[in-house]
Formats: sequence, structure tokens, C-alpha cells
Amino acid sequence: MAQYTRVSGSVGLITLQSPPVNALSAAVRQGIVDSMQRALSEPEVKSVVICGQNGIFSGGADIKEFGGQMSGPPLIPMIHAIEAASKPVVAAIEGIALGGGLELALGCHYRIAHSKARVGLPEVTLGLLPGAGGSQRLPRLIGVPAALDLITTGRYVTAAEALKFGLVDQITDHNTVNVAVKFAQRVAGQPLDARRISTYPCLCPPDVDVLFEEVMQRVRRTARGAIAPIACVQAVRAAATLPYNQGMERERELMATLFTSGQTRALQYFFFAQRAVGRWSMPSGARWDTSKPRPVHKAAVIGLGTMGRGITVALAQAGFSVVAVETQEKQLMEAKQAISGMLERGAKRRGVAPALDKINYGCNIQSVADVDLVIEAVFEDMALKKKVFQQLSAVCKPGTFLCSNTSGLDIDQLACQTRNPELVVGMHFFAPAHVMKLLEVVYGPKSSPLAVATAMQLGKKIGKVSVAVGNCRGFVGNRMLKPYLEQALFLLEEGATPEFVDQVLEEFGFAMGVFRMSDLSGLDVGWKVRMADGLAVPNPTTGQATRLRQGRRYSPLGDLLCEQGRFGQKTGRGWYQYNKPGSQVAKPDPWLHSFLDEYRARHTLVARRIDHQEVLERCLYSMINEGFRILEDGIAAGPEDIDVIYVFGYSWPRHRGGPMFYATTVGLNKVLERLEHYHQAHPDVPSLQPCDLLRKLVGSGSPPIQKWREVIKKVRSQL
Ligand SMILES: CC(C)(COP(=O)(O)OP(=O)(O)OC[C@H]1O[C@@H](n2cnc3c(N)ncnc32)[C@H](O)[C@@H]1OP(=O)(O)O)[C@@H](O)C(=O)NCCC(=O)NCCSC(=O)C[C@@H](O)CCCCCCCCCCCCC(=O)O
Repeated sequence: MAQYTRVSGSVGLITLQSPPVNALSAAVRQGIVDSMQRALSEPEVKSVVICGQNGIFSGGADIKEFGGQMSGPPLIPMIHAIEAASKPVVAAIEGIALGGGLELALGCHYRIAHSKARVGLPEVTLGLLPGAGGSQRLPRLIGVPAALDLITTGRYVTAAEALKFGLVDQITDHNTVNVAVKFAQRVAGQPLDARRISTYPCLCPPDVDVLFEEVMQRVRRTARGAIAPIACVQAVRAAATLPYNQGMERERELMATLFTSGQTRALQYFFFAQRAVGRWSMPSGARWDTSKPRPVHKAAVIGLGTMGRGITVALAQAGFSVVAVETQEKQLMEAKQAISGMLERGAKRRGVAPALDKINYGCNIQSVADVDLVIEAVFEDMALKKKVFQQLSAVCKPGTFLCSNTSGLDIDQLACQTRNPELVVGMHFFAPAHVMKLLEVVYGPKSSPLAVATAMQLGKKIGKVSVAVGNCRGFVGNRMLKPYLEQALFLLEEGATPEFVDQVLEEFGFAMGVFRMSDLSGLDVGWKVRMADGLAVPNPTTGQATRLRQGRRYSPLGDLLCEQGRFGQKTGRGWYQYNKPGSQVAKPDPWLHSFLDEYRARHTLVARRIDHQEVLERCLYSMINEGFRILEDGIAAGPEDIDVIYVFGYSWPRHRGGPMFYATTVGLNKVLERLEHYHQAHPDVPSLQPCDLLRKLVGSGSPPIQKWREVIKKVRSQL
């Protein structure tokens, strides 16, 4: 709702009241319409101020309303009525004015912002465009180039930047509402024609066509199939080329297309999923709201390879004191140099001082004795990690949390090496750890809610999206990656090429196809794991047994490449060839194609034509099936956890919502039916066998994803 009061005798003050972010719900819009009518009809009132309660102007349209039948006064006519008002209307912007909130402010005649406020049009991130006149008013106010930037990226700008653009008229460090009220008194009675943005001409730079072309190309290149960024460019082009009313009509048409597209539904789901993962729970019943974290002031990182360096940078940049340990003096010096460089480059980008003094380097594990939390990031070797945990347990002060950055080893085994297994959790970062947003916080059977809460909070403080997951081989992300990689290899055996598989996956929206991704992360990583598991055997004999290991179909293709020293980008050869080791430009490799031909001939495999559909279905549905197993096993609390992990950690296209949401868009019954089909064709591939939870969900009429938890609970209770 909105509250109307009269202040200072002549100013009508409209306060938006819809916690937590004063979203423009039907009740708020009704309140604004009613209050405006009152303000315009009261003769004592000479001007109006619109503000939001609790220091927040507005977070924009109420996203929750988008899913259902819209009611209440529509936003566009409401904003038009404000702009057309005969008395000056001033927006008093505190906190945030985003999306529809900023569009409301653009309909006002003046905008006063607090110096700490941020404004923006983030609709593109929800698969929409600023559809309440924002795409038409913003370019008229701040010019086409700046408007294109804000609208196509959705980025928020500070009040100072907004002032520079001319987006706000004044900024203040004082009470914004008081300043706005005084301002409103001053401008009362002044002519308003020159303050109505919709009447402004849209000033374009001389090379505006070139600009639109360039932006469109950039947007197409980076959108990975998302349609909203393209519609945003088209809407701003309409502002630049059409009269306001026609521009608004174009905005409406484009918005209608976006509004009914699956992409906006996926992105809205994802918006709430990101917030849902913060409300973590454990099978024991421990939850985010009943488990208090302990403050961490000083942390340590053990092992300064690629991951350890990134983690150290992430911690130092967030203001934590860090003890960085590497046992070999030479490696320590190299790491110190690399970390300093990373900090300096990051600081330069952000215009701040590098946090070099936050880090103390040491060769001795004793130097972590007084820290609150340790993150072990040594080589992925269980015996080595166990030794480190034994040492840490002996050295660290009582109560120190001991965390491992393992990407899939058993947290419980590590916990067992320590005196206080309840203080042990996994903190699985993704490379590069100072850049990637995702953190899997892994709890074992002994991990305490205190340890989970502390790791989750630390993750948040260093800017990560943290997802709490249970302990199993590969946790959530890498566990689901296994069937995906496996299917990709099987497809090569059956006739596909790495280029074709990658092309299909990249067209789907992945930043990189599976083979390019393997080349980037290094083929040797998985090879070592398979050797440790007894799967990769050097010089296997030819014949059927080579492709059957531990009772199931196995493809040794990756192992064979590694045996040739083809580890991917770092060696200049992998599934592709590269100009030199370390180069990132992947080129098809004729050697690889002959190798595949010879391999197929050796194993009497006849290459067949494989189409897009089969690549997508086998790679994605097998991964999704594993996701259902993860839910069934209680490793992830809900589908949102899996989807957030896949979007932030594995470049799953956000506009498809994540693998589990994607399954709902395909139709769970179709996923089930196709898995059954492929499992029949490949009975020796267990990952294609549909899991019980998927069957149960289909049997329950494929409820919406928000209702899955109820079915999951039932399935778990029956297990
Ligand atoms: C606001 C934030 C920056 C706050 O961040 P913070 O970290 O402090 O807190 P949280 O993110 O955890 O949020 C707290 C809490 O609030 C919920 N929430 C936040 N924003 C919204 C919102 N806008 N709506 C609803 N709920 C919101 C959030 O979910 C949390 O609650 P939870 O229970 O989940 O923990 C940050 O939250 C943020 O960035 N928010 C999003 C801001 C945003 O994206 N705003 C834009 C919204 S879209 C919009 O405004 C659209 C408008 O341009 C115009 C719409 C016009 C509509 C007209 C419809 C036309 C339809 C066309 C069809 C035509 C058919 C035809 O013509 O034929």
C-alpha cells in the first residue's frame, strides 16, 4: 500500500509501504493512484513527494505477481498520470530505485537521491525490458549510449554516477525526504512542460546506427540465446527513431513477447532460487534460521596452487586477515608473487588499494595456530589431505573450523582425522576461486550446524553464492557432471565429433561445450581420479572388455588421449589442437578424427549419424536424472540448490533456469520417456535408467518445481 500525509503545509507526501523492498504490488499501485488523486484535488497541496518506507524507494514491479493474473491499476497509465500531473512531483530516492521503481521516478518531474542510493533497470536479468516507459524515457533523459549500457546490462549505478548522467537532479547526504520536501516547496507553481521526459527529443550521437549495430553484435555474442538483451536494444532503437507514443507501442509489443516467453519464467524462477539457497537446511533438521554462525576474523589457506591462490585473494579482498601456507620455499615465493599480482590487478580495476598487507605468508603449518578457520587447498589426494587434517587438528587453537576445498573427496574421512569432526566441512570453490561466484559448502554426517552456518556466512562475506550440500562423491556439481561427460564420450564412440557435440551444447547456451571445457580444465585431472578408482588402466587390451569396466559401459577415450600426453590447453593438444601450450583458441584436430576412426575400427563400432536431439537428450537428461537421484538421496535439499550450482559453477545458461527447471520446461514425462528409450538402447549405462523420484513426480502429475519438496519428502521417508 501507500500512505498519504500532508507535510510542511503544502506538500503531499506519498510513502510506498511494501516490505522488504517496496515492490510495486497491486496494493502499492492502488495506493499511489489514490494518493495522487488526493494530492491533486486538495487545494492546499502545491507539490508532491514520493518516497519509500524504511529508506528504500522501490525494488520495482512485484516479481511475484508476474506468475499470476495481474490485478490493480496498471503501472504504465499510473506513471503517465504522474508525469501529466498539474503539480510538481518529486521522487525522493533512498536505498534503491530499480526497474519499475526507477521508471516511476522517471515519470516524476524531479529526482533527488541520497548519496548512498543505487539506481538501475535490471529487467534484462529477469528476461524482460523496462516495460513501464523506461526504455523510452531513459534515452530521452540521459542519451542513447548511456541508456543502452544501463538497459542492456541491467547494471546498477551509484547516485554520483546517476547525477553525472543527469538521471537525478540532486544528491544529498542528509535526510532525502526532508530535502525533497523543501525542494518540492521551492518548485511549486513553476511550469512543468520542460520536466516531462516523454516530451523530450531523443538526442542521438551522429553515428547512432553504427552504435546500435555494435551493441547488437555484442549482445548477440554474449547473450548465449537469451532474447531479452536483444529486445532491449530494439526498444531503445525505437526510442531513438520513433515519436514517444509509437516508441511506447513498440515497447509494449516487445514486452508482450518477452513476458510470454519461457525465458522470463526461467529467470524469475532463478531470481527466487538464488535467494532460496540461503535458507539452507540439513537432513538433521538444522536450518539457516536456527543455526548461528561464529564470526571469523582470521583465516588460513593451506596449499597455494591455483585454487589456494584464488581463495587467498578472495579472502583478502573481502578484508579478512589471511595466513597463506605453502611448505616449499620456492613455491611459496612464486605463489606470493602471483597473489600480489592478482590483488594489484583487482584493486586497479575496482579503484581501491590492493589488500597486500592482509596476507602473511609462511612455510610452516604451525603459523595457523591462532586462526579461526582454515581452508585446505592442497593437491586432490586423500592420503595427503588426511595428513594435513591430522596436523591441523594438532596445531590449531580449540574451536577452529577446518575446511577442505576438495572437489569431491569424502569429507567424513577428513573429519575422522581430527579431534573435533563437528568443526569440519567442505568449502568447494570453483576456478578461478576469486572470480567464480559459486561455493559448495559440504556437510558430512558429523558436521555441526555451527560449522555449516559459519562457512555459509563466510561465503556470503566474500561475495559467493553459497549452497549447502551433503557429502557424496563429487557432491552435487561434479556428481552430475559425470554422466554428462560419460554420454559425450559414448557419443564420440558412436560417430559424433567433439566439434559437433560442443556446437550443440553451445547452441543450447553453455559458455563452452563439454570437450572445450575438458581441454580448459585439463584432461589429466579426471584421468588421475579414474586411475585411483581402478577404472583407467594403462595399455588395456582391445575388445569388448576395454569398454566394459566394473560391470558397466566405459569409454577409455579420455584415458587414451592422456596416455599420448594430450592434457588439453596446457599441452596444446587435447580434444582439439591449439597453436601452442596455454593457447585458448581451439581448432579441430585431424589427428583426433583419425584416432576416433581407428578406435571405432578397433572396437568394431560403426559410426552412425547422430543428430542434435540425441546429443542434447543424452547429455542433459542423464545429468538431470542424476540431479533427481541427488534430491532423492538428500544431498541437495531442493531443486533450486542444483540449479544455482549449475548456473554459477558450470555455465548452464541462466535463461534456461538450471537443469532441474529445464526438465520442467521439457516436461518430466518426456524426460522420463526419453531416458527409458535410451536406457533400453544402452542397458549397460546405469545413468540412463530413470530414478524413482522422477517416476514418482511423473506419477504425481508432474507438480510445479516449487512443490517438488513435498514429493521428495515422501520418497525419502519411504527409502
Ligand atoms: C532489491 C534488491 C537489491 C535487494 O537486495 P537484498 O540483498 O537487500 O535483498 P534480497 O535480494 O534478498 O531481497 C529481499 C526480499 O525481497 C524480495 N524481492 C526483491 N525484489 C523484489 C521484487 N521486485 N519483487 C518481489 N520481491 C522482491 C526477494 O525475493 C527477497 O525475498 P525472499 O523471500 O525471496 O528472500 C534485490 O532484491 C533486487 O535486485 N531485486 C530485484 C530488482 C529487480 O529486478 N527489479 C525489477 C523488477 S521487474 C520490473 O520492474 C518490470 C518493470 O519494468 C515494468 C513492468 C511493467 C509490467 C507491465 C506488464 C506488461 C505485461 C505485458 C503483457 C502484455 C500482454 C499484451 O499486451 O497482450
